[in-house]
Amino acid sequence: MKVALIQLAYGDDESVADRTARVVDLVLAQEGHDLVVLPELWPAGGFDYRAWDERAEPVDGPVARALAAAAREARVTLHGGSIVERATPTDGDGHGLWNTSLVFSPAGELVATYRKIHRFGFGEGEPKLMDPGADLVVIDVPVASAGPRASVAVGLSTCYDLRFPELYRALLDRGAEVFVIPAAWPAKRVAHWTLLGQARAVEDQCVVIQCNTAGTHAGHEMGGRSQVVDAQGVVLATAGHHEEVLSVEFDPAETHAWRGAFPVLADRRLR
Ligand SMILES: NC(=O)CCC(=O)C(=O)O
Repeated sequence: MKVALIQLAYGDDESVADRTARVVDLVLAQEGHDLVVLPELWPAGGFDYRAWDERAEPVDGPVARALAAAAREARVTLHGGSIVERATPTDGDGHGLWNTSLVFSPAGELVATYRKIHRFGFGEGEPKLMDPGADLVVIDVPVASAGPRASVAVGLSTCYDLRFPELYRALLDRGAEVFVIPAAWPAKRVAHWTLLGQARAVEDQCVVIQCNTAGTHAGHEMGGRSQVVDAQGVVLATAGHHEEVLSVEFDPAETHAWRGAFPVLADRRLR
């Protein structure tokens, strides 16, 4: 499976339209990959709380349409990172905004959405302004290099979710072999990002794909250090601190071989 992680850098002075056009060009350049991943909240700004309401859009809004077209043209599955989704609340805290990931098929169809379950901010930011997601999402992503019918089961989560191991166990129990984690994770805690990604890979015997943000926006320096970790906890590739595209290939069959050779998950006693 060939994956590309677009570790986007942005500041405060780029319009959403300009940033979207730049992202589309970066996605188009990744043709030949099975899966392309963008960071959390790149259109609205991961920590740009004051802009979120104005930049919120529905899951078929202008950013989503641009990403759908890019996925179709590049013929890739595109995890478009997340947007601030505006919808009519039917549950939650009634804000009507969610931190929502969007996944598009190589045909440009929106095949999955995931609303971030654990909101970051300790009473500010996400918990103050957004509703929490409630649904676990695992999707099948086609792997062209492994034959026309081959696919892997990918569990979705977002940034701060990484601190909650029970979420990943639940995704594992729904069949996940790979976890994809877009983020806007700050530089000052980037060591946690690196360590927790490796921990999730080792404890759940899954491949972990972590795509972070770079640059500084709204006074927050982002950590970069996107990484891909295999099911044994081996770091296959790590990005630096600046904008960068990480291209990584791994064999999903190795995850199953490892689970068979070291069947620790079969010894679980608390469920
Ligand atoms: N956007 C986020 O979820 C940030 C999470 C974070 O900074 C942390 O967990 O530390």
